[in-house]
Amino acid sequence: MSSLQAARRSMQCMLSRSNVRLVPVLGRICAGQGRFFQSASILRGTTSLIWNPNANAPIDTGITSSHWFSSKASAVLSTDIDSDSDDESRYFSELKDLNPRTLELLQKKGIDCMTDIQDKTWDAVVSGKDVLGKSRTGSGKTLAFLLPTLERLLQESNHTQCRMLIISPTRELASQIHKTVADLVKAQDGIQAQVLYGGVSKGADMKRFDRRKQPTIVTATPGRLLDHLENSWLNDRDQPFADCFNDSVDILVLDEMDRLLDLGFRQDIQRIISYLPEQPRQTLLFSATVPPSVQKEVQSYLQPDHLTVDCIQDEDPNLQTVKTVKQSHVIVPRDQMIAGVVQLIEHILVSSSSEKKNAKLMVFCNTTSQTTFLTQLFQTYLQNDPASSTTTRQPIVLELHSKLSQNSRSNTSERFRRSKSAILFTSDVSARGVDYPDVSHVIQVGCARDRETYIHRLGRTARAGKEGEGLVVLLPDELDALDGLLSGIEIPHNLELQQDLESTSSDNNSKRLERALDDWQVAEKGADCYRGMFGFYFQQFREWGMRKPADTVFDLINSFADQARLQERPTLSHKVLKQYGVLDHPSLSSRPASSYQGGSGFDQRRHHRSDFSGRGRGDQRRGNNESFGRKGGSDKKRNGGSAKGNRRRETRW
Ligand SMILES: Nc1ncnc2c1ncn2[C@@H]1O[C@H](COP(=O)(O)OP(=O)(O)OP(=O)(O)O)[C@@H](O)[C@H]1O
Repeated sequence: MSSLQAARRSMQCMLSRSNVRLVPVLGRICAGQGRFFQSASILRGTTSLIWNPNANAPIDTGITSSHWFSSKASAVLSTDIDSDSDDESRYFSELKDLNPRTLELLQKKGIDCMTDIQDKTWDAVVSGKDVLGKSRTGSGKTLAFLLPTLERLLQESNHTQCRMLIISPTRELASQIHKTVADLVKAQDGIQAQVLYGGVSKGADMKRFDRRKQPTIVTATPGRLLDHLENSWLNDRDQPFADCFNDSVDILVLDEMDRLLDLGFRQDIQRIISYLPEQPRQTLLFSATVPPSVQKEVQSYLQPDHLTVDCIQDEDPNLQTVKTVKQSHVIVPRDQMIAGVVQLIEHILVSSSSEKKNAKLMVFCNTTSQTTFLTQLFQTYLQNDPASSTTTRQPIVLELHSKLSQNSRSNTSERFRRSKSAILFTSDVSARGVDYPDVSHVIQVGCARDRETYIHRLGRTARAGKEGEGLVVLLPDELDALDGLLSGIEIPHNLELQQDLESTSSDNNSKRLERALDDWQVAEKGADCYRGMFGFYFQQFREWGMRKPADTVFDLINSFADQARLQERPTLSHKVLKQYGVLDHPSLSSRPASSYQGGSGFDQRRHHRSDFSGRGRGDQRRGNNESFGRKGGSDKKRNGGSAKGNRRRETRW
């Protein structure tokens, strides 16, 4: 297809959308420039289906050596490409290696033009080279590694053995990648795909593996795959499962590679690789973030002549996040931490409704118990809404974290995907990779545990060129962490919103909230949340360098207990108290939970900052949040003493 035809087709696509400003675009086409999708500034900020490849690319251009690798070998042998906003991304129809069936499928989905990362990695991947690809969240990395590898597989005839292994850190992401693979291979004869992740029957996994015929492409989470590699046998039980992999896999993809190569998963990945054939094997590593803690590690997985494609160029930290997302933070005083979150969510629902927009919210929490508590609370709060039975249509409220059954996780994920208007309270199982359409807001309750987590959570909105909003709700105690961990990323204080919230708090809402908090189920979850907060904040404050975290942590959780209207302060286990060296802390003897004094809303007069001795120590942070608080573990373990102690498996989130 000529580029003129392609331009015409894309123009038809654009014409069908009313919010695209057409005149300058048509001007460029008429002026003979063909690829009008280059008009980044014209499309930016619209919700066009047409991909705008350079929406976030910096103005300066050119091929420079990658700044995130310093190894001499890589400087000499590997090729580094930084994003070049003056280059024009190709249309898929221009690729001579792309088979017509795949092209047709892409066109049916309205995917015509390659994104920057897809274009820059295509030639290398299709020719079998190792690639390290870095591009912003929502910029199409999945197709960047799937489409060219599928072409490689199609060019060869061996499809009855496992040839390609894709590893993802979470079940939701593995399932999503698998669905895309399944969609792509449906149009091809002979290629089969299978997904392996925990929480489902291992026997069912095995049904698709047979000595004579195995799936060509397997997507898996590390835990379940390793379990099978080490323990499972093929159905006739005369051959270990590992045999399906150890002489046939010649393409390995690590999606969200920085997560897979950090201390939590690294050993599992190394063990999985020990079951794969010796090189030559093509290795593809993709992510939106590559923190310094894994930069060195990354090199050891790649051939010396690998290609590095960096579409972010993040010397400027502000360029790490997507431009079409509006980021800001609000501050809730300690004694308003519950009311503040509820009020913020309600405010978004009301404003979206008055603007006749759908509100599809993802609310990230730092512990699973906080996720459950807020879900239960918000559901009960909405039920108490006098308007709910009459006029307003309430959004569905959903909960997603690792302590739910797999069935429930999958159903929730699917319901949220399909909903136009919904609130998903979630832990970091949803932080990476998942591609829910049209998420309007990402709310982060508390400071994310590290910079990467912040970026990936935020990346659940404003995907594929769309717009979105990211809000961080912070306690005054967390403000220093914002300055340190997230330094350089512009997350301004949203004064307008803060004032709106303060002015709209009402007695009516306070009463409603009190009634919701008095519900016994909410109270039960509140007690769990109290315990979870203890471990989480203790660990976080220590890692952020707070000098005496105990007093602050007790003040915080006791204030939470009061606000949650808990009859008694929940007991904390002797073991946990001992672990943090606070068995004799005076707060433990002054027990009674004072009754909640009411109040809904924000009051900035009560803000105060805590005493931190250091900042921005995110790179040193290891270990888990709530599970650490509950199960114990030493600093030594968290900081690299024991691989077992360091393991932050997907199932712990
Ligand atoms: N060339 C394209 N044109 C239009 N849409 C595309 C294109 N490539 C991918 N998409 C769509 O963009 C969305 C985001 O893609 P994808 O999930 O692969 O992003 P990602 O870069 O992996 O994000 P993350 O870093 O969050 O994992 C998906 O809905 C996908 O279908």
